[in-house]
Amino acid sequence: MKDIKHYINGQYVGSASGKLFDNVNPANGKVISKVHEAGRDEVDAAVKAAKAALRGPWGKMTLEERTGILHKVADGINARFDEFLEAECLDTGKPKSLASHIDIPRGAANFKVFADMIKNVPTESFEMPTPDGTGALNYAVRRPKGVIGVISPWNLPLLLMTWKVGPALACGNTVVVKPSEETPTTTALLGEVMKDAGVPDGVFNVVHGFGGDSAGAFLTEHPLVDGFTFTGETGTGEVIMKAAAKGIRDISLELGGKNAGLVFADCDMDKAIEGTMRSAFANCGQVCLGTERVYVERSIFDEFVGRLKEAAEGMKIGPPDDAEADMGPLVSLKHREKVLSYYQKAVDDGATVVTGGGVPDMPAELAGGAWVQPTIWTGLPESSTVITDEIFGPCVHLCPFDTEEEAIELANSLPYGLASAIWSENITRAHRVAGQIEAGIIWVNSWFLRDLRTPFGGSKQSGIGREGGVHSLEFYTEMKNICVKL
Ligand SMILES: NC(=O)C1=CN([C@@H]2O[C@H](COP(=O)(O)OP(=O)(O)OC[C@H]3O[C@@H](n4cnc5c(N)ncnc54)[C@H](O)[C@@H]3O)[C@@H](O)[C@H]2O)C=CC1
Ligand SMILES: O=C(O)/C=C/C=C(\O)C(=O)O
Repeated sequence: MKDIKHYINGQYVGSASGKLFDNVNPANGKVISKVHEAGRDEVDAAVKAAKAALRGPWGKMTLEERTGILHKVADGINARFDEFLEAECLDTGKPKSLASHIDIPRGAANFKVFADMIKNVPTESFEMPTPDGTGALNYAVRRPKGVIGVISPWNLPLLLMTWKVGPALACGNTVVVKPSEETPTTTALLGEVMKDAGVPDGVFNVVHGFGGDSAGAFLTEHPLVDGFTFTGETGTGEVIMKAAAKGIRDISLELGGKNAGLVFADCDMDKAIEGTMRSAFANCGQVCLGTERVYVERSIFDEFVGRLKEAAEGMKIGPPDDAEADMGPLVSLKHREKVLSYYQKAVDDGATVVTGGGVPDMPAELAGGAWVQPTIWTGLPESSTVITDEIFGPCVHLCPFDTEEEAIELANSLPYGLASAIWSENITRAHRVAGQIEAGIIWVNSWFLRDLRTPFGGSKQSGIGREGGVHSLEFYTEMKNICVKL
């Protein structure tokens, strides 16, 4: 059976401890590969290699050379598209039809977009008078932050890891990546692409393992890491923030959400149903931007519930290779336990189960997989933990509202503030409501429509900082002002 090794200083290496853990295919419960678990020594070697590489050829390259290499990385992902696709779908169970349109193309785009952006972004300059009349010129330059610790999740493994690694490298940093223990394969494969593209040894490093008391914690505790970027649960973000405080290291955190969809009676119902289907069920509901609570204006509530139910019941659940499959399994049986516990809580709290609520019947060869039914509820009180907690499964609660003010209040009622989707053909209303929703990302009559130049991140407990476009460059560089007396 294949074993997945760390990628340190341009070489694939195993753990000195010999400790391995199972990488499981969530579509059938079978072990796909064995993964080396990094101890403190492997993490230390990776961080030191990354530190040294800052002073090596990488640190001396021209911008043209560096960004040229990143274009080759993107081309390398595209050249091995099918391999990345196969690996991502085996690790996550997601439909190939989804990963081939979103995950893998974005993996390549994340390198190209930021390579081009760093070449075109201006910095400031200010002329100033001086008492002797000769004046002075201030100008700012960007310099890499140093070694960036990248801790990435399992829901969009290649997409979210490269969303951080792409701009970090474009800005001249070096990285140590700790991919999720659930989905190590595409990050491991990226090492080969980096090597072939001419990325110098030590610039891109990967250590595998778990979070607390394992590779994740060893990385955040390492004093030579200059900054951390993390996507995942809010509680984990707090732990990483505490670790980063030691040594005053910078952080960028994209954390949990419990995003509201708002559907007004003046919406285009077809568009609202299609969009809500995606925002509730895409990637088996494992998208931080998803809408697990949707508020619908009372006059169209019954119609909306009926149409969403019909659409959800029309979805085909199946494995990655099934070209007809709309939805795969959850990432693991452990995660299914969490999701099913909320399915039970919903019933205990008095929900009407409109559809789903359990585990689907699957053929014998898939019976060991983490399958779960797409689920719609109505009738829960807003205090239920089903409404207040991020479940991260294919489920949505629908609740009626009567006024615009009430809808806004409901949307803003939780301590999260990542995203929201507003459905209304009255563009004046849509602007008015969008301006009042406490979230970092608002979609009007769409969902997950991504322009990589835009600020991306959450407010309240959904994160700190923004990535995307120039905001990524802000995080991954230090600005230095040079004042020249003329
Ligand atoms: N994109 C998102 O917003 C994601 C949200 N989640 C949420 O988190 C819940 C739990 O899923 P998990 O995989 O357990 O998320 P998590 O936040 O614990 O894991 C994400 C990453 O952080 C690492 N990690 C965990 N603890 C760490 C620590 N103490 N120090 C350093 N790194 C650490 C993990 O190994 C993984 O690479 C999900 O049910 C979902 O609600 C999970 C994954 C992605
Ligand atoms: O498009 C992106 O950059 C990110 C999308 C999704 C997430 O960040 C997530 O689910 O965590």
